[in-house]
Amino acid sequence: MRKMQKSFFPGGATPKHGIDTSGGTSAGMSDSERFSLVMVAAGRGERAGEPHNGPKQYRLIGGKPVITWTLSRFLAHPACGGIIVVIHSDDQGLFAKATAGMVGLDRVRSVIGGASRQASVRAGLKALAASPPRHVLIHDAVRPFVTDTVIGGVVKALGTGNQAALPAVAVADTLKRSDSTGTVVDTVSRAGLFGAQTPQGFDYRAILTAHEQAATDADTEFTDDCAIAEWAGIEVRITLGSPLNTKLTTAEDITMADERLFNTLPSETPLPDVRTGNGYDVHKLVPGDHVALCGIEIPHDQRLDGHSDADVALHALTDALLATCGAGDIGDHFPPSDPQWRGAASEIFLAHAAKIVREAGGVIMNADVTLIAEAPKIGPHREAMRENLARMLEIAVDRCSVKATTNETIGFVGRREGIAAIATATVVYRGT
Ligand SMILES: Nc1ccn([C@@H]2O[C@H](COP(=O)(O)OP(=O)(O)OP(=O)(O)O)[C@@H](O)[C@H]2O)c(=O)n1
Ligand SMILES: C[C@](O)(CO)[C@H](O)COP(=O)(O)O
Repeated sequence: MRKMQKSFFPGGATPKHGIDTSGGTSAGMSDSERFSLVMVAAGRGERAGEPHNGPKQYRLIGGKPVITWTLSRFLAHPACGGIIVVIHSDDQGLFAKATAGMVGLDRVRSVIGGASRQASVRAGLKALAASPPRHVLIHDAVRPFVTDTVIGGVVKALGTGNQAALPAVAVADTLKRSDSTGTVVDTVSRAGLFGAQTPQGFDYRAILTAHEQAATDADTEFTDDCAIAEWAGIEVRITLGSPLNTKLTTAEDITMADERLFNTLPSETPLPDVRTGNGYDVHKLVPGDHVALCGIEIPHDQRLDGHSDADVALHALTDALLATCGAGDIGDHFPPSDPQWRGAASEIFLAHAAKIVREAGGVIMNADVTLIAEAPKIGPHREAMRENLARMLEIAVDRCSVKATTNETIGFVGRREGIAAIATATVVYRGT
């Protein structure tokens, strides 16, 4: 069937200043601004190709089906009442999956569409007939980026007495006409030309009647509902469309939509589960002959006193790792009161924490330790310490960092009464 291509302004008469550019807001919305919605989602998406990927309205963008994004926009709109989603009879499972768990589903009903967009819209409009709304908006499920301002502009135009409202964007590109070989034959004036968007808004009874008449009397297939209103002699008011409100028509549109949503990271988008834990420990210095730090025994005239071998670095790092999966702290797993840990090598604790992390699905990305000590000097042992951490954690050395600082002779560390350590662990968790 021939598709009708009609200017929205016969005679090219409507100037730029004839558009209602005020948009709309939900504040102070009156009853006349409330609307029901018909969302058409029964197409097969032939121009998007790749049939094995399924209809485009169920393709994932930003981690969710296109239709889920679109529906959310209207469910969240304060003036939106009942919603009819027109779906294909083959897509009932896809629709149920795409909408599972959405808030406000009690306001949503699905009906089966037809072979053309026009037939699908008609099915949606008829589904509202038992309880007819005053105003209806008709929207493509494949326009997921519709904004509140665009919806508000349409709603406002209806609320101020217009029978039909069309969000549209003035054509910005120079327009060419070509012959069948792809050779340009003409440059077409773009004056008064607009790209039509959805949601298009109508007086419900007027558009239902127009659709029913068009189905029986018109010899054309209309590509949008305002064209049917024009055909029926209903005046259409242009409101402010948005370049953001794109229709996903081709495979490239879907790819670009996915990138757009990924960049904005909506709350529902699955994000890499990166977790950071920190740990702190301090032990007293008492007379002795060496200290154990990061598992390295450094000759010294003092030793660290306390739990196990009192390796503050490994204790702090053990706590940091446990923190990334909420697994408590070192004392929960190795109570200081338990005699079996007296004098134990702290490597046991770190290895145990790393095992807990891995069993929870974690991949250790980085371990960073800062030692705070006046003496002994850490610098000469730093590389050995890093290698020790890498071995214990079974990760690359460049993912292990050891730093040291003095406490500038102040406080208990400055008076050489103890050594402190702080540690940070970064872990990425899979499948959570
Ligand atoms: N028989 C149809 C055809 C289209 N639509 C819906 O109308 C909107 C706009 O149509 P379009 O982008 O043309 O979608 P498709 O018809 O799916 O695409 P194509 O023309 O490439 O097959 C889409 O939400 C689509 O699902 C519909 O409900 N029923
Ligand atoms: C209704 C519409 O989105 C307005 O731009 C569009 O006409 C429908 O899509 P189609 O690609 O023209 O079928």
